[in-house]
Amino acid sequence: MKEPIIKVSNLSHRYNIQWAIKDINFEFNNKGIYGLLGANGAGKSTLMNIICGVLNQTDGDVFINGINLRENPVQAKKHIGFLPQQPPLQPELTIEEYLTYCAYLRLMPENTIKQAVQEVMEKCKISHFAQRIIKNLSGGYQQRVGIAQAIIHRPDFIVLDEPTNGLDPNQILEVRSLIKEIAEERTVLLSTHILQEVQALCDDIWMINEGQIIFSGTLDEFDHYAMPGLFNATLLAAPSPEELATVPGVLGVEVAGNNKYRLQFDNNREVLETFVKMSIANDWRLIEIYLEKNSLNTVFAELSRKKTNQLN
Ligand SMILES: Nc1ncnc2c1ncn2[C@@H]1O[C@H](COP(=O)(O)OP(=O)(O)OP(=O)(O)O)[C@@H](O)[C@H]1O
Repeated sequence: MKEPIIKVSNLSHRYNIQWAIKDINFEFNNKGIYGLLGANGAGKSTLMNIICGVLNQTDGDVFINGINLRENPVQAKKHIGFLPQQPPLQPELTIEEYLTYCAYLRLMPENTIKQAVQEVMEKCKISHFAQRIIKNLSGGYQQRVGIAQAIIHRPDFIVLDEPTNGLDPNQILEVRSLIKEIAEERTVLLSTHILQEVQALCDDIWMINEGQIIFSGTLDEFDHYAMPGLFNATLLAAPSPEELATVPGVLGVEVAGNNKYRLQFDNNREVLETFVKMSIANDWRLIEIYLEKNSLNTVFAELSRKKTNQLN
């Protein structure tokens, strides 16, 4: 039977007396992007550092393609690429020099290095800057170099810790599209505290709060599990709120003033279509409708509450 690409079992870590993560279990078997979502201080970096063999856990095990990371770190690390929160760049080197240096650090056979460096620069679209000194690159390009060093040795599992942190909106879009490309052939674990980032990139989500996983599932399951959805509608000839509440799937109606209504629904987006059809049929004069995104803090509060209820 094929081993999972990564398996984490009963993983816990303590700094001094404080537990940063507690009894974490999961495994990934497929290619694609897995999102680890958590607020600042939730334990993401601790978990990622352990998974990549940068930090030794207090308890539990990490297996990469069936290899125990603690017992066999050199073998296991051949399968892992890591971009930490602070990319480990050498600012005085050119891109080509730096990636060559990384390939040596990764113990790649010498006769394969030149080609691997060229290939990874092409993949990350930095070949035209091969001779540029890294410190003179923009933040977005530096992050591409960070991703290039993570995949130079062709690992099948990549860990990216907050890869779009500190980038401007255009750079964020470019780096996200590069991450999507590299995940076509590999398994990527991406940590972020930005809900929209997992929504834009990830197929599956793990949410971590105070060192514990409080949700795991697909993006769709997350949308349904997290909490009721909200949408806003502006109706110039609205019926009574009681009548709006009878639209199938609508759970509650709040009158927001200025012909605006805030409606709670069961997270099935067909409600929006039904609502638009009914407003046309009944001439409610709908001029605006949009989904309201839950803030990460609201989602965390709700998920933590659900988790506590399950435990009690
Ligand atoms: N070296 C350390 N010594 C002591 N405590 C630490 C250390 N590193 C992290 N912590 C604590 O462990 C907890 C988890 O931190 P961690 O950095 O893993 O969270 P995070 O989710 O990555 O947050 P951020 O996004 O802010 O980096 C926090 O309470 C943090 O203060």
